[in-house]
Amino acid sequence: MAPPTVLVTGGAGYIGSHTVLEMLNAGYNVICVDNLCNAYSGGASKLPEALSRVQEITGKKIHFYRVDITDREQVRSVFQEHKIDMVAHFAALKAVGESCRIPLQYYHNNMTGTNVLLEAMADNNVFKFVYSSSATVYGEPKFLPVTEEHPTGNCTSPYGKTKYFTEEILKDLCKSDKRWAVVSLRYFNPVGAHISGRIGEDPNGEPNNLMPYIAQVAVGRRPKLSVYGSDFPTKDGTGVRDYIHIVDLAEGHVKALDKLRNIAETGFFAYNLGTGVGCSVLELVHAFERASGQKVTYELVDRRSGDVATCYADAKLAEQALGWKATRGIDKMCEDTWRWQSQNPNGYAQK
Ligand SMILES: NC(=O)c1ccc[n+]([C@@H]2O[C@H](COP(=O)([O-])OP(=O)(O)OC[C@H]3O[C@@H](n4cnc5c(N)ncnc54)[C@H](O)[C@@H]3O)[C@@H](O)[C@H]2O)c1
Ligand SMILES: CC(=O)N[C@H]1[C@@H](OP(=O)(O)OP(=O)(O)OC[C@H]2O[C@@H](n3ccc(=O)[nH]c3=O)[C@H](O)[C@@H]2O)O[C@H](CO)[C@H](O)[C@@H]1O
Repeated sequence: MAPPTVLVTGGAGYIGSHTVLEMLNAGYNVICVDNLCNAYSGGASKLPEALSRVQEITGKKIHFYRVDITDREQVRSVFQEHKIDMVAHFAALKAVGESCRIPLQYYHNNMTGTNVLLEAMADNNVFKFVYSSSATVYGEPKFLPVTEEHPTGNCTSPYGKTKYFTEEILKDLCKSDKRWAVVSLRYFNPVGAHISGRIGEDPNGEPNNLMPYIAQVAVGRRPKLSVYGSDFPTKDGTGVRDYIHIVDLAEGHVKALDKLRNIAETGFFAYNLGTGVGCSVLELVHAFERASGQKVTYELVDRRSGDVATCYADAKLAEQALGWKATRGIDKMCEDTWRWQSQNPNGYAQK
């Protein structure tokens, strides 16, 4: 039987590129679309730089189209060109602070983009869908660890709401038509890089998230890290999160695709992708110093608005239903981030 073909949206991004690599290694054919609004184009090569490196690592071919998923005609033309079996949907705008400043762009890109994609799927009889959701759908945790039964929807930012609203749309869609099989993966805090050091996280401008900030301080691109809050009710007063290695996360997607491919069951399924282990900001800083041999200068400052003290996953359901479990710990996350950051101090742009 021919291997299934998966359309990957946002495949040139951080999580998309790592997942494409694992999908190729698992034998899937991959068609990527991305509008490159948050990915490095790679100049002369027709492929975005991250995907060109994925091809180099795997020795396998990726079909790439520069497509904006809000553009109905562009999306339809990809379905006309290829016989698609499943879709993994990563494309989204994802900066929490920016989404509060330009909410309409976030709603258009993330919600309209998803609707256009789902309509094109239905028109082409494709009903298997893996969605990039987030722990942000849970809002402030009412209990820990956070299970999939935790209420969703109490999101504080337009970005978070696009993830929650999209899950609601997907649930309605599955109720309306029993052919749909949807897996929504709720990521906790993805960090790290592929072991090759060739692909990794390359944020535009000043990083919003902790791990890329630490890495840029360690490599000398930024003078110091601001630690947001040291008076939380946690082990050392700093925020506690569930960091998950990007390759574990990518493997979780392959397991989700395997499930959709092999099981006739349809409907909406949500799974947490996390480790179940909470790590504080200062623990991560010290682990990074050990892994890199570099000093990470930091300053304790006020809390960042909207931040919760502690959030970590109960990831048992993904283990039971998908046969997936995160295996890489904090030291490995730091070691792999450092290899990527030190070998590519300016990310994909070789300045
Ligand atoms: N990184 C995280 O910490 C995190 C956590 C939870 C959920 N997520 C979700 O995972 C997904 C991937 O995140 P990421 O960290 O890889 O982000 P990313 O920005 O690196 O990747 C997203 C990709 O989508 C592309 N894109 C955006 N809008 C598009 C559009 N309209 N048409 C085509 N391409 C478009 C961007 O150019 C980019 O390459 C997103 O849906 C994000 O919301 C990320
Ligand atoms: C409110 C918010 O933005 N939430 C997003 C952020 O979650 P998080 O806020 O969980 O991730 P993060 O990496 O921005 O922060 C992790 C921890 O580090 C702390 N910290 C972060 C940066 C920094 O420069 N200094 C510092 O101390 C922060 O207070 C928190 O305790 O990222 C996630 C992806 O990984 C999701 O996209 C969340 O929606």
